[in-house]
Amino acid sequence: MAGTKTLLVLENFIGGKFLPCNSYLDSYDPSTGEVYCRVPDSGKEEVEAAVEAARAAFPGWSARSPQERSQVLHRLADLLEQSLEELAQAESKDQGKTITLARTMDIPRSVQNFRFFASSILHHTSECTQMDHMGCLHYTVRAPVGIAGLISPWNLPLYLLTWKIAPAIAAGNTVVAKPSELTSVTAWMMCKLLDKAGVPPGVVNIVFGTGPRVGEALVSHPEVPLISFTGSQPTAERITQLSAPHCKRLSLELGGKNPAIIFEDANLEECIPTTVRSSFANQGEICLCTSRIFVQKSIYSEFLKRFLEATRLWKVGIPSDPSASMGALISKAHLEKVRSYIKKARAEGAQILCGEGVDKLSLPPRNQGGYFMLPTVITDIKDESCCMKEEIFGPVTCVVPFDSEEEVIKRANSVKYGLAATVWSSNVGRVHRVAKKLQSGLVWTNCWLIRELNLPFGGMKSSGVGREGAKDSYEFFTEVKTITIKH
Ligand SMILES: NC(=O)C1=CN([C@@H]2O[C@H](COP(=O)(O)OP(=O)(O)OC[C@H]3O[C@@H](n4cnc5c(N)ncnc54)[C@H](O)[C@@H]3O)[C@@H](O)[C@H]2O)C=CC1
Ligand SMILES: N/C(=C\C=C\C(=O)O)C(=O)O
Repeated sequence: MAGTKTLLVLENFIGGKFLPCNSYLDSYDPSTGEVYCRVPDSGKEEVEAAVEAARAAFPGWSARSPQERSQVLHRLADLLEQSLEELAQAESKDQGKTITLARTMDIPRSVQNFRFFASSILHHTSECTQMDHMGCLHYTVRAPVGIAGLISPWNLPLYLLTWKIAPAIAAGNTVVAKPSELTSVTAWMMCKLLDKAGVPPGVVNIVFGTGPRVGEALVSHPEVPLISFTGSQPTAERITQLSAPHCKRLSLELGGKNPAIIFEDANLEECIPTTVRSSFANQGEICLCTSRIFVQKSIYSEFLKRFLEATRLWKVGIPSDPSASMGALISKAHLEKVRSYIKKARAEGAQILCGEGVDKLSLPPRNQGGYFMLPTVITDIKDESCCMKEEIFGPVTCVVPFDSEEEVIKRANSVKYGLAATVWSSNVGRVHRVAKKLQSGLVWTNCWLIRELNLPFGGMKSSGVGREGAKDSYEFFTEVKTITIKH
């Protein structure tokens, strides 16, 4: 193949060693559409080797004290931080996101994930109850479960992978992880730091490849008792089916169709820029992004005018452009899928007010084959439209009016997802009332994506099963036992 020699070639990381694979997949630079990297196309054999390495490492790692494991995680965080710029460049090239976002969000949060769990693992306590009339004392102990299977998506590659690896190993498990085949580079770069951080061989194993080959081999492996997955709902269904015969423990963090509810007393100075960001950050490729904006009728026209003005300033550019707000979408197939929703909306009679098919995107010649599109705003669309029901996972948002609080709650809840809502109002009573009634695992009021890693993160309904966070991840990655002492 032309140019093969210059391509970056990744290797699996198993038992503390980089190992080549028999076959490879092409990986594309989303900003040019060119192949720039080759990713191992691993299968059952590689998963078997990784599970074996994880099994061998488990007794030693799980026997270490939380303090010892915490120190290792802190060292890894420091090493990642020292490589921040290099990792940010790599994440941006591999995923298509802007270098600015990778530098200010993805890699700092990956560092924080290790620091956070290095600290939180030191602070868990167990439960104890007295039953004096029976002369009994009951208490719980927790132990790591064993080998954790971790499967992560392409939108926030290192950010979401480390959000799983950190709590799993902090609790004393060993892991076999499978990042998305579309964005494997930063996971591979992190493997180069593990030994220096003091992570023993076999504690973290990374097997690269596709979902149907590596993912399914991992999910079906009888020695992997728990799977933590972030990705799409259809894949979660498949994982649930495959793991059912083994009664595996599952954490499933899935998609959203997130509403923003904007009342007439909202502070539009803050609401508009935040809602542009919540709709289009990371090209709209975050499960928490807003894609249905409900605006109270009395301010609908004013909101729409100002929201459009602000959206037009959300610059699409090549990922290395520091002035760009948005880069390229992940793949050609994904770009086509996102565009197909806009076509459907148009065919249904909705209005496309800006973006795809309305405005012109200007790109340098080298990037003409990249997967770029403009942030797109749709109005005059029915709640029953697929654009208002399905996760598009791109820079597309719908704006619709509403009359009353009761009506908007019903409409916001009328989708199968329940992940993240935002509510904008200066009436404190109203924000509490509405937040409580929304079917949503997360509700941000007068803000978006302010994360408190201690508290439960995850969705209701088809947005997932389980929660992640300090206590939730600890409980997921440990097995609890109740002991009764008769005295
Ligand atoms: N967190 C989220 O909410 C995310 C949602 N999505 C949604 O999913 C759509 C499709 O994106 P995909 O990359 O195809 O998501 P996906 O769910 O297929 O991929 C996520 C991860 O699961 C793996 N995977 C795929 N099939 C698998 C299988 N049968 N068994 C085990 N692992 C498997 C993938 O290789 C990847 O590592 C997006 O358009 C978006 O709507 C995608 C990424 C993240
Ligand atoms: N799971 C996703 C985002 C999580 C963000 C966070 O933990 O802060 C996603 O986009 O898939």
